[in-house]
Parts: sequence; C-alpha cells; structure tokens
Amino acid sequence: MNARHTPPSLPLELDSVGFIHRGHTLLKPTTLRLVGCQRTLIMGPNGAGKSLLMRLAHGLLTPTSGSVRWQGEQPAQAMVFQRPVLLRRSALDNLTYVLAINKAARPELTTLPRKAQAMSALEKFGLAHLAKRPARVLSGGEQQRLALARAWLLNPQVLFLDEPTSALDPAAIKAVEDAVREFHHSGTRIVMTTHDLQQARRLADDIVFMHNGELLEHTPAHAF
Ligand SMILES: Nc1ncnc2c1ncn2[C@@H]1O[C@H](COP(=O)(O)OP(=O)(O)OP(=O)(O)O)[C@@H](O)[C@H]1O
Repeated sequence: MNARHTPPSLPLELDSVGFIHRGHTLLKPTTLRLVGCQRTLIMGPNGAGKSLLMRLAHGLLTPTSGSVRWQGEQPAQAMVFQRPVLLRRSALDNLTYVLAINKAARPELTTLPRKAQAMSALEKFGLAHLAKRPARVLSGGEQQRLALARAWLLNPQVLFLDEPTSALDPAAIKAVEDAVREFHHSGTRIVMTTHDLQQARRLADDIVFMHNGELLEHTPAHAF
C-alpha cells in the first residue's frame, strides 16, 4: 500500500445515535463501530436515512441522542457530495483556495507551493487541461472529479462520499470509483452511500443496510 499517512487505527464509534426532527424520528438509536482502513458502503432505499447517518458520523449534524466519537484524536476528514459545491472561480483556484483556508489548521499541507500541489491534484484526476476553466461550467463528471481532487489535497484519513455517482454516466462513474480506490490505496478510510448494489459489490469491504431510519444490517461485503 502506498499510504500517504497512517490510517486511523482507532475506531469510529456511533453509540445509540438517534436523530429526531420536529417530533419525527428520522434515525432510530444506531450503534455502529467502524474499524481499520475499510471501505464501508451504506445502502438502502430513498429516505432510509443513509445521508443522515453519514452527516452525523462526519459531524455535520449533531445527534439528538447518543454520541459519535473517535477513539483517540479526531482524524482529518473530507466529504464529497452528490452535487459538488464549487466556488465561482477556476478549477485551479478552487484547489488553491482550499489549501489557503486550511493553512492554519493543517500546516503540514503547505510544504509545497500551493499552485504546484493543486496542479498535481488536477493531473491526478485528469483535469490538468481544464485548470483555467471556471469550475461551474465543467460537466457533472468533471465537477465530481474536481471535488475529489480537492478532497485529495486535504489528505484525509477518512473520506465521506454521499451518492457521488448518482448523476453520472458510466465513464464518469468509473472515474469516481477509480478515485475511491486510489484514496483507499493511499490509506484513507472510505464511508460512502449508494443505491447501486453492483457498485457496492465492486467497492465495499463492508456494507451497512438502512431502512426507515433504522440500521438493519452491518455485514462484510462478501456476505451481503
Ligand atoms: N437535517 C435534517 N433535518 C430534517 N430532516 C432531515 C434532515 N436530514 C434528513 N432529513 C430527513 O430524514 C429522512 C432521511 O433522509 P436521508 O437524506 O438520510 O435519506 P437517504 O437514505 O439518504 O435517501 P436518498 O437515497 O433519497 O438520498 C428524510 O425524510 C429527510 O427528509
């Protein structure tokens, strides 16, 4: 493995994590332990609570009951959404910006000049020829690869991906899946939602199955 960093050896633990909104239980108390440098795919029908579970795990949302904790120091995390949120500037500048705003919190990211790091990430994800193009005019697949390049620069120990391929054609889906493998090989733990069982079989080490705001199963991928 060509690891860029030591993967989080200590697990992420969700202990009876629940989420109630305006009297409606959207996530029933859920206990989940993610250990090692695995690729965990979260599956289930629309409205099952997949994104909710992931946002709670990432810390974007606070549970209304239970707790989310990393045993040990909280690792560096990044998240890629179904529709990438990109700034109104060039592809290259979207990347240099993320390095600039993380300068204080993550000084280790600034060992090389920002532009050189950003260009190398664009090259890695096949976007170097689009460096100067405004990010928001890129195709859906290109935007998703740019979001992945941005996450790559942050060198996350854990990458959360929320249905990153649901709006993409087969070639773009393959590019995203290859990128997920690349993150995994570099030592990043993956937590990703998908509707696509075949994709889960291609990518997952373990699968979490949700239904109606409830975690029904957490199993190794080969047993799903
Ligand atoms: N922050 C929030 N506040 C209030 N309701 C929410 C919030 N996040 C999600 N919900 C609701 O919780 C339910 C589960 O949503 P979630 O997005 O987790 O489903 P999902 O399994 O990811 O579905 P899909 O496959 O359609 O994306 C939905 O009814 C949604 O409207």
